[in-house]
Amino acid sequence: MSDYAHIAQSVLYLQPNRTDDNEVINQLQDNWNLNVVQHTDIQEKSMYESLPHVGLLHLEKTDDFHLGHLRNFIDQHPDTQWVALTSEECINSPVVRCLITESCYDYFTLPLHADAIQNLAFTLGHALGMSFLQRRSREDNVCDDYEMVGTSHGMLKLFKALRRVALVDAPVLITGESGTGKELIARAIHERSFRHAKPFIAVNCGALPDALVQSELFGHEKGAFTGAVSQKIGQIEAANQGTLFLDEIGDLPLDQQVNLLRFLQEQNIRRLGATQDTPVDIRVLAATHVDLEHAVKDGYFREDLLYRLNVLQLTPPPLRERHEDIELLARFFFGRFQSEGTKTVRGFSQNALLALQRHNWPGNVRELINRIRRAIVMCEKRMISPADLGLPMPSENPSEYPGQSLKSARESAEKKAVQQAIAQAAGNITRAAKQLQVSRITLYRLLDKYRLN
Ligand SMILES: Nc1ncnc2c1ncn2[C@@H]1O[C@H](COP(=O)(O)OP(=O)(O)OP(=O)(O)O)[C@@H](O)[C@H]1O
Repeated sequence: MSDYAHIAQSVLYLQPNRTDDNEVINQLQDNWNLNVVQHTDIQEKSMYESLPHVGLLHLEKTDDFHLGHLRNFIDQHPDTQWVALTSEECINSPVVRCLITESCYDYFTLPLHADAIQNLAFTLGHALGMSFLQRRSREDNVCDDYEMVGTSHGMLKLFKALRRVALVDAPVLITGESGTGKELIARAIHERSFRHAKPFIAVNCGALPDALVQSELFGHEKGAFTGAVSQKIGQIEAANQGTLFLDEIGDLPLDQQVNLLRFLQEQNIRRLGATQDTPVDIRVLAATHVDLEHAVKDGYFREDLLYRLNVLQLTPPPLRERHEDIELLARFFFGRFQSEGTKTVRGFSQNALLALQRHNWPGNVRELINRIRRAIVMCEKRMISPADLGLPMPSENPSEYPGQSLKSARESAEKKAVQQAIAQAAGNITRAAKQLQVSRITLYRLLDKYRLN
């Protein structure tokens, strides 16, 4: 029996309002396990734990605010295939159209007659098959060496975009602060692309000695210059059929930017001293921590090269903007490096976890890794302390957020206030909103922003 046969034919049916006499429900119930819930029920935490392979999304009389919630919910469950039910009137809304075209497998226009419901049943079957294939291919593509950790909204968005850009062959510009994972992203794109069995060549443009940049990148023929005793293949040619990752692209000297542009336009290179071009077939990914548009304005970077490289863009957020990832990453790297310390080290003290949250992380994930490796070695007790991490003991006063930007400190305080109000109101949104003196809609937005729903 195939794996497919083991999958329960379950469908989550998301409706604006619960309707008992729904014709669709009656007819589908024979062959499908229907779990009917209201749009507002997606606020329930349990909804995020496991979802069936297929969802039916009823999009009538849904305002943009709830559509935004639905969109977030759907984006967070990329393995579920959705079929939308909508009306002629709703389809006039750009938000509905965007939700359907970007996040749904198919859609049906209401009202549905008996034949259409039959077609809907077939479509759900196809969506189930597609979801199954998608999960399988994701498992095939998982590569532990390039595992990226993160459950924050920013990282989930990034993972989704990464999966999309991996499937095409266009250049990607990865921008972001140092240590945020730009090279890891480039490797993950390559591993998930059709070029994954071919070379991945990473070149740090900032580390190439000026005099050798051209021969390093493009190679040279024997006798091309004094000391060129044999022919040498350059880094670009070495990436043929695979992926070339140009790290710190902003540091490439202007004269070499022209050569790079020519290679990008023509997919040809000419080794130093050669009389003929060599055709190559390479996907180019580039990364920078400097603002290239500024560099263009200041005359350090060619505008035409920027356009060539910046077809798709990915930007990993800095660690201080994704507090919920800090503990997750800390535990992940603790597991990875635990064997470097004594056997007695078991984990992090509460103060250490608090100190990790309070720190501003100018060096991002790289700094976190260094601090954890150091702590594992330095720790003399069972639990890692703030001092082992090289961080100050967190202050008793929760209103102090040393080292954080004002924006980040404000957000931490806002999140805490929302958490406290929700806890005091025992989850009652109306009461919590009243206590915070904001509208229910604002409170829903805050719950969404801090992923407290
Ligand atoms: N989300 C993540 N999950 C797991 N490891 C991560 C993550 N992000 C970064 N890392 C790790 O952090 C370290 C720094 O990442 P990386 O070298 O990719 O950053 P970078 O942005 O390219 O830095 P730089 O701009 O300084 O070159 C690497 O060891 C990488 O594996």
